[in-house]
Amino acid sequence: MVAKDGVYGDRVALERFTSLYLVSNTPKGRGVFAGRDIPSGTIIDICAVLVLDPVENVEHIEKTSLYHYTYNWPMANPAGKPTKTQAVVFGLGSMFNHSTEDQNVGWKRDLKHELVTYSALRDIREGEELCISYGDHLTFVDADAPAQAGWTERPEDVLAGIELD
Ligand SMILES: C[S@@+](CC[C@H](N)C(=O)[O-])C[C@H]1O[C@@H](n2cnc3c(N)ncnc32)[C@H](O)[C@@H]1O
Repeated sequence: MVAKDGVYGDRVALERFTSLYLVSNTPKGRGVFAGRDIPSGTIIDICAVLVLDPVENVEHIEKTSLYHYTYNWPMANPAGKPTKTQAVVFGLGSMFNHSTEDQNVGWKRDLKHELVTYSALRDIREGEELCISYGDHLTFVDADAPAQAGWTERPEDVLAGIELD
């Protein structure tokens, strides 16, 4: 099969910054790091997602560790009303850790094509970890944060709590 204009014409060019590496033993688990300087605005990756059926998500995925890798995903219910489910992001999108104070990567959903595009929010120096924001409700102790007394986990707020806009 050949995808060209007019035939499979709804194409999205994929892009990935090439000089990246995965480090497996950071305080946040595995993480993605810059292999060279990345100018502000550079596309880091464009990742396809699997949008989960909302019922399947609640009955199965939320009970597994996979849930901690899913993103909130808006969708319409059968009546056409806006609702939410979760989506599994393939590729590097599932490997970015969270930073509260110093996110250097932003992300944007493409609902039509079921993609997430990640890009540099500022100039990133070689060796820096690439971090996004998961939003305000973390389900883990933030490795960057000073020790807090009385931290409690809210199982309903996982990575799924990422707030895009
Ligand atoms: C999407 S995964 C990111 C990749 C993950 N580090 C791994 O090794 O598979 C999300 C998980 O990474 C960990 N994580 C991400 N950001 C963190 C942070 N700021 N502090 C501590 N753990 C973090 C948490 O365990 C979280 O549930």
